[in-house]
Amino acid sequence: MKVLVIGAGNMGLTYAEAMSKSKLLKKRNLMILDSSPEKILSLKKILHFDVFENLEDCLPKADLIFIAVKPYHSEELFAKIKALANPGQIVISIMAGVTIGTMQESMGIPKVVRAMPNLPAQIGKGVTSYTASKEVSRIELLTIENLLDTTGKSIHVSSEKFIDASTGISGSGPAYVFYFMQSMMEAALKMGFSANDSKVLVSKTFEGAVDLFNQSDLSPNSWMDRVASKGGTTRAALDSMDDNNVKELIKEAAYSAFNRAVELGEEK
Ligand SMILES: NC(=O)C1=CN([C@@H]2O[C@H](COP(=O)(O)OP(=O)(O)OC[C@H]3O[C@@H](n4cnc5c(N)ncnc54)[C@H](O)[C@@H]3O)[C@@H](O)[C@H]2O)C=CC1
Ligand SMILES: O=C(O)[C@@H]1CCC=N1
Repeated sequence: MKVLVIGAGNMGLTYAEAMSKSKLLKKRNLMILDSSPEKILSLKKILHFDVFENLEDCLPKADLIFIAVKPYHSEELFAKIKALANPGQIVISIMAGVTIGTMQESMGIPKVVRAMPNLPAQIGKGVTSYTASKEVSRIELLTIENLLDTTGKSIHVSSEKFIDASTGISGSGPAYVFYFMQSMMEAALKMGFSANDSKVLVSKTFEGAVDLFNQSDLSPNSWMDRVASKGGTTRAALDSMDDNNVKELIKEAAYSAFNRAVELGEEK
């Protein structure tokens, strides 16, 4: 099986690196294409990839076409792919919003998988939701799931609605966590800690809390109760967050990302 990754940015390069180590791909069966000359130059230094500058040199050879360009670059790319593609090829797209129907129509390829990964894929700790058009067989889907699993955990969802929804939760989610971290680091700095101490205090707090959560069946609410003593410091902080409606605002933010994903699909 030959895989072509189109777009060697944050996510495309992450997937290319991870998939190239999969047992499903024999040596030198990973092709990679980018439109940026600087990117091509740096890719050529990575010896285990076959790097391409032109679609016509690589697309016809691919069994699986992995698309990782920004949604606003997709339309132009699809038109070029359509001129070279054959209907037996399979497309996997990780682009936010861009729908399976749009991709089938714009590339003339019926077999399309839509996936939504997240940035921790870079360290093998990503979570990817995915769904496929009915033309993709169960065996093909199993192969694709294996490839997606090279960057962490994947979950199959029943419809594209859940791809847009997981964009609002897990796809964009790491940025919400970084937002929280940044806020706490700014508070620590304001309290007088050095930049390094602020970083250690905050990152260890996040790491420890997530590890605790993962090692039990307790809900976040139950864990909050274990930290907060009646009339104590944590309660003061949690009350302040409740008074300021922080929980509702976070939910609203997740919905904004979800709605934006839907909107991106409608813009096509
Ligand atoms: N960054 C993230 O955390 C996540 C991103 N995504 C999705 O992944 C996709 C890629 O995002 P990033 O990797 O962050 O973007 P990026 O900007 O880092 O990478 C995109 C790459 O595509 C290349 N490119 C643009 N047009 C091209 C074309 N016609 N042919 C070949 N290469 C082309 C660019 O030169 C660039 O290297 C987006 O559609 C985004 O919605 C999904 C989940 C998480
Ligand atoms: O912000 C974006 O549009 C992409 C999709 C999920 C994470 N980054």
